This record gives sequence, structure tokens and C-alpha cells, in this order.
Amino acid sequence: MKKLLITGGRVLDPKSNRDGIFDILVEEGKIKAIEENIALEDVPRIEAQALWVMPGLIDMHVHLREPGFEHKETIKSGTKSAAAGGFTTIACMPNTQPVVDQASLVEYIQIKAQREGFVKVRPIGAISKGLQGEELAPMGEMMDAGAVAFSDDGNPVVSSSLMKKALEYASMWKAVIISHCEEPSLSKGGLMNEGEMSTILGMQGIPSAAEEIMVARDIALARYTGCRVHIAHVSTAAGVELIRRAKRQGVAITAEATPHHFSLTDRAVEGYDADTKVNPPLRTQEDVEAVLKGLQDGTIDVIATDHAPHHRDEKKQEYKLAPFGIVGLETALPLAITHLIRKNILSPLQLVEKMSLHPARILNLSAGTLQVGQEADITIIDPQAEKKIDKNQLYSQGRNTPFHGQSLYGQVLYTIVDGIVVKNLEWIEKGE
Ligand SMILES: NC(=O)N[C@@H](CC(=O)O)C(=O)O
Ligand SMILES: [Zn+2]
Ligand SMILES: [Zn+2]
Repeated sequence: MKKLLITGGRVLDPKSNRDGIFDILVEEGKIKAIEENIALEDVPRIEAQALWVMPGLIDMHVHLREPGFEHKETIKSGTKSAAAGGFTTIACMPNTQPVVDQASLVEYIQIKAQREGFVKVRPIGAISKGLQGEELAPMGEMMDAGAVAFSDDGNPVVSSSLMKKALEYASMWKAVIISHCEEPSLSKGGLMNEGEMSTILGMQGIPSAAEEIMVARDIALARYTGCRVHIAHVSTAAGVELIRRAKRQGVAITAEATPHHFSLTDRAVEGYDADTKVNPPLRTQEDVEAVLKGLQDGTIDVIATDHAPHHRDEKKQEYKLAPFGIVGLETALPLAITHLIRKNILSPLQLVEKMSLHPARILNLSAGTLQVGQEADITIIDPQAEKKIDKNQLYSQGRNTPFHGQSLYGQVLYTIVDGIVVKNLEWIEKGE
């Protein structure tokens, strides 16, 4: 029987409200015991003194790029990046080629991930066929094949009528609709946030109202239908405030924010580095503060990376031509420790809620907690360790990070999936 003993770590499990020093015994891929002292000899052991032992992190917003854009990322490289970043489950967006808008593609991704992946992959199906925003994709069939949510991410669902139908259909399977909020007639042609910085830099802007309008629309539809909606990558103070009010009024809405939107402003665009080009764009200091406040008071439920790898040559182009997107899997945890934990925005338990428990709940996954009987998906980090981000050492194929050269706190030491260490200080290569 395969066993693993994790001793002396600070176990953080928001679901059971556990925050203390415990030993964890893993057996046959499951958590067998969590106790103050587990005395066992001849069992492989991880000494976790001074480390944090958390339920495996879950990223509900990842672009894996396969099929179709393997030059940017593959299921293999993307899941390796996820494991390196401490994620044991990721949900991947359907804006691939072909678009994941039918059951066979949902199946394809899961089979490929089982064969080559380092972590668990849960596909998100498209809302509309081909992400065209015209006709609903077969959501029921995709659900049966294993889809965990639906989104046209990359594009907004422009038609309110289609969005209403999507909410109603998804609710029949208790699935959530993830909304990329962007009013395209306002954002079209924009390269960065519209404001003082875009004027100084002479670039066309994307107004914050482009997000605000669509958040308001989705709140209206969620309220009207009584169905669940999840707002992707909230970036504006106005968006956060709308969500806060809607939640108070009992609307079934949840929201996520990305590490780049809580740690960078549009000042980062100053050097015209295309690695700062992302959608929604980096916003103002006021917006960043609102996102931080939203994370703190529970308005924003989830931290998701929106990991969006692109090829070096694509990002090397001038700002105007480079595609939107930032890689995030390997920088998320250090950014969260540095900007949220060390600045007392979140407690460690709240951080685990946002990076594991809440995404599991929103996607109806039986994960996100460390409890006896649960699958042993566990992430062990050193919250004190400081490390410089080096874009040339990422496991992702993407190099497009604006955090290159930054020194951040918090290092992932072990990522354990079903009781197996898939990320160690050294890599245990799977199938190689
Ligand atoms: N965030 C981005 O800038 N890009 C994403 C699309 C998206 O998340 O909307 C991508 O697929 O590249
Ligand atoms: Zn998006
Ligand atoms: Zn995205």
C-alpha cells in the first residue's frame, strides 16, 4: 500500500476551519488521517516544519491552447506549469482551435490530460458554437462528457438574449456561466486602460465602462432568471462595487480577480512592453485598491490566473500588434503571498478559500479541502522563501510575464496529486 506521511506542517483547511500544526497520512491516493502526532516508521516522509500544507490549489481560469495553438502551450507544458505553481486542478477555457463546443472535444482534452498531464484538467465548454455568439453550443452533451462550466471567454456574449438562454440551460445542470465582461463597441481597437496613461503613451484606450456595463447586464440577467453567473477577471472599481451590491441583494453571483490585476497598474505599460498587454487591461491605482478591498471583504470569491500564454515571436511584436495575455500559473502564489498575505489583506485561511475551496464549490468539484477520505491533492509551500521570477525558467512555454526580475515571497515545494508528488524540488518526469 502506497503511503506518504507529511509531518509538522501548518495545515490550512478553511472548510473545516483548521489552522494548526498537524501530521497528515496519505494512503492509496487518499487522506487517511490528520492528527497531531502520527507515529509511523518506514513510510516516505515530507518534513513540513515551518511550511504551509494546503488543499491543492485550483485555478478555474486557464488557457491551455491545445488543440490548435500548440506553439503557445500544450496540455503537457501547461499542466507542468500548473504543478510548478502549486495547482492540482485547473479548468481550461474553450477558445482553442477547434473551439471546445461539443462533447468529443471535452473528451479529447480529458483523455490527453490523463495521458500527458501533470495535474487534473477540467474542461470548460463554450457557450456558443465556435464562440460566435449566435447559437448555443450543446451544453448538456458537454456536461455529460465532463465539462464543469461554460464560457465564451476571450469574447463577451454580446446578445443579452443568448446570455439569458445560456444561464437558464446551464442552471438545469447546476453549471455556472463564466462571463468575460466587455462591451465591444467601447473596447474595440483599445490596447490598454483608457485614462491619463493611455493619453501620455498615445495609445487607444479601453474604458472601464466597457467592463461595468457588461457586469451590470449580467447582474440583471442573473437576478431576473435566478441563475448563477461568475464574473471572470474583474478589473475595475465600478465592477467590484456592482458585484458587492448585487451580492447584498441576494443575486447568485460570484467573481474572480487575477494576480496581475491586484498587483499592477497601467503604469507598468510605460515601457511599451507587450508582456503588460492583457484583456481586461491593467487599470489605475484606484481600481487596484478596489480589487484588493473586494478580495478582503469577500466580494471577490476567487483568485484565478487567466494564464494566457503566447509565443515569444507574437509578443515580440510592437504593442499594437501583440496579442493580449499574461502567463500566470507559476507567479500566482508568490504574488498572492507578497501582496495579500504579507500586507495583511487576507489571512492564510482566506487565501486558501480563494485559491482552492471557492473554485471547487463554484465548479461543483469534490476538492478544495483536506479531510479524511478526501483525494490527497495537497500543496506544500514555504511562505517565507524569497525568489526572483525569471521568465526564462518557467515551465510554461509562454514567456509573457510582466513580473520578470521581481523578487517575491512564497515558494511551492511540493504539489501532490492523488497522493503522488508531481512537483518536487526536482522534477519527477512523468512518462519521460
Ligand atoms: N486575457 C487575455 O488577455 N487573453 C485571453 C482571453 C481572455 O481571457 O479574455 C487569451 O485567450 O489569450
Ligand atoms: Zn476573458
Ligand atoms: Zn481568459
